[in-house]
Amino acid sequence: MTHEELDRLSVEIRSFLVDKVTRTGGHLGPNLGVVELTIALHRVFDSPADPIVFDVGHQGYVHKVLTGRREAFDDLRKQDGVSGYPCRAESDHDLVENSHASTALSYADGLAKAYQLRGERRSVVAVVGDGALTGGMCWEALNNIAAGTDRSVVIVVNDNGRSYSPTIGGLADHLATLRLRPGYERALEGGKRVLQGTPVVGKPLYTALHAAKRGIKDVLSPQAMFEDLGLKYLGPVDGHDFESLEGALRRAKDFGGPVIVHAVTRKGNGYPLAENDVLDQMHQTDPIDPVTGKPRTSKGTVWTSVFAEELAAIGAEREDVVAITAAMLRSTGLAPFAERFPDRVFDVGIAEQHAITSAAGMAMAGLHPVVAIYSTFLNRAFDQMLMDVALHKQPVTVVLDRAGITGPDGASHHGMWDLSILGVIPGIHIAAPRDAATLREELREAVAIDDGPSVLRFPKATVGADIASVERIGTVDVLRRPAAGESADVLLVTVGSFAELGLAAAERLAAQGIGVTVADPRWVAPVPTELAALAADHRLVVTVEDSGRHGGFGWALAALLRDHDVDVPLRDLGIPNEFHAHGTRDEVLVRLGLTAQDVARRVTGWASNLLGRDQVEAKVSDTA
Ligand SMILES: Cc1ncc(C[n+]2csc(CCOP(=O)(O)OP(=O)(O)O)c2C)c(N)n1
Ligand SMILES: CC(=O)[C@@H](O)[C@H](O)COP(=O)(O)O
Ligand SMILES: [Mg+2]
Repeated sequence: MTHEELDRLSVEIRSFLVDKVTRTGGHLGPNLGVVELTIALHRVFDSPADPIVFDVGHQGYVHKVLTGRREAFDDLRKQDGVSGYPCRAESDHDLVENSHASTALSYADGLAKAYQLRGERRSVVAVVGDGALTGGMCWEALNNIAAGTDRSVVIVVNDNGRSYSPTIGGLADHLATLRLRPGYERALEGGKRVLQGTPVVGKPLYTALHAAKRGIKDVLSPQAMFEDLGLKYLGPVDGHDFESLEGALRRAKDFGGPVIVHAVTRKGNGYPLAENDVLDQMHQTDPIDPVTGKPRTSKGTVWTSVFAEELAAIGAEREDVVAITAAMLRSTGLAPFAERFPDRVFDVGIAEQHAITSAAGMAMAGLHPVVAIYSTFLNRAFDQMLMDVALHKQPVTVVLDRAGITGPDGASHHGMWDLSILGVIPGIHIAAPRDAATLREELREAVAIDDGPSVLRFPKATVGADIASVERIGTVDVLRRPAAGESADVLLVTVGSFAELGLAAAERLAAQGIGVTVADPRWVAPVPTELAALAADHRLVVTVEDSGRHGGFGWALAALLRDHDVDVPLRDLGIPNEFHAHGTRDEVLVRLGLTAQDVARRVTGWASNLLGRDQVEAKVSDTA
């Protein structure tokens, strides 16, 4: 293709992305920034023989368009539609589905080692953003990749200077230095052309070339960091110019060893509403009007904003309270706190492990850090929670947004693991607020805990109306007692926002003559012992949680009942421990039977079996 044809193709893809993604929602900004880069990659390398691994994968839409999935974009991120991330089931061109950042270079190192061992001469390409590069795994991988001097690993740094907001830290500053001295490659090429035009040949030419290169490098492009690591560095190149891009990528491919191509791109490129979006250059957008940018649907109050407001209020009362984000300040609700207390908020980059352990350090020095993070991203900081915070009994509060089923971001984003993994930590306190009022209350209780880690979890959802309790027993709120004349048949224990679902199910059951008590533990770890006595007053206990069943709250309550010799059968409802494909949150919950109707149906089944046949051997948890 001529460069004119390539330019026309990139214009066509850009307008396609704007048209489709403003209808479906998705990562419009990141993908507008990699149109030329992705086209050039597919022109220079032979995917899938030369695998292209995208870090996070949210910038993989152009790759999908170029690999036969253009027609699928009307259903982008919709249930049974094309995923918003690479998806192995969709194409051989897709390898990595995990949307957790900073993994691409490790995959690349592994792929390259395997190809070398099998004698396969293939280039492995990893596209990693400047934000993802702030993640520790990248540096573990670079250390290994640099050792493989004869393995063709092409690391394309997609440097747009931003994660959501401008990327922070020394590395980001270094990349900016490189970015701000463009033209190193052009000057080098120019120097070569001049020298090659002279009668100088052989060793003198090589010596002159080397001197020119040294001089240009020292003046234009101090990229010692990468070269000191043993990595050839090419760049910075204009990530929107096909000639520069393809030239650098071809050199990288021919180099035959580990090489970094530093591509400077612009998030949202070519679409002013994204380019000029000061918050995050339309990193991710809900469905919007493509001309005005106005959202096509309106949202109610989300859990995040309740947290944001209450933390800022706490910050005004307690100057020891500080906030930490892993490159997601706004998404996790820390913006109001940051506006009021700019010196007490820390963005550590996409570095959740560092966030947790540095929080432990802050706590050791007398602060009370609040780490705001999505549930799914805390997975990678488990050891830091266990050994750096809990072992030392440090007062760190972790606020887990996006806990439970999240929806369109699919399997690697559902926050379904936190109760199972954190529940094993000695001394941990975990709260699951049921509404805005209890979020405020439990957040204050959490920052008052000074003998170990405290955790709060809430979903990616609008928050419902406050739900009053009829009685508080210890930390447990009883939300409903059986009505007059109803027997205390079932104790339904709901976790967090599922209180609303539990109350609706209880009314359905009452209509069938089954008496239900609904209780909200508020703090789900350690499991409140008051639940043992409450359970003993009923003939069946049912738990329902927006969390993985394996090792979830239901399992923990069953253990408590056993420890207290409460021999009442318990059934636990939650998210099956599988990887759940994308859809809206509600669609996925329906798929999983986590609705009031389904819960009522399940409880009716158990109740009629158990209550109708008292002598039936009670089973601890339904294996269904
Ligand atoms: C471990 C982890 N933490 C946080 C996120 C959320 N997240 C998704 S994309 C993104 C920013 C990525 O920035 P960069 O790598 O520069 O890519 P760009 O969006 O600029 O193309 C973040 C923080 C994530 N995917 N993984
Ligand atoms: C890739 C990325 O940015 C994810 O972290 C995800 O898109 C977050 O989406 P929400 O903030 O809408 O949950
Ligand atoms: Mg970036």
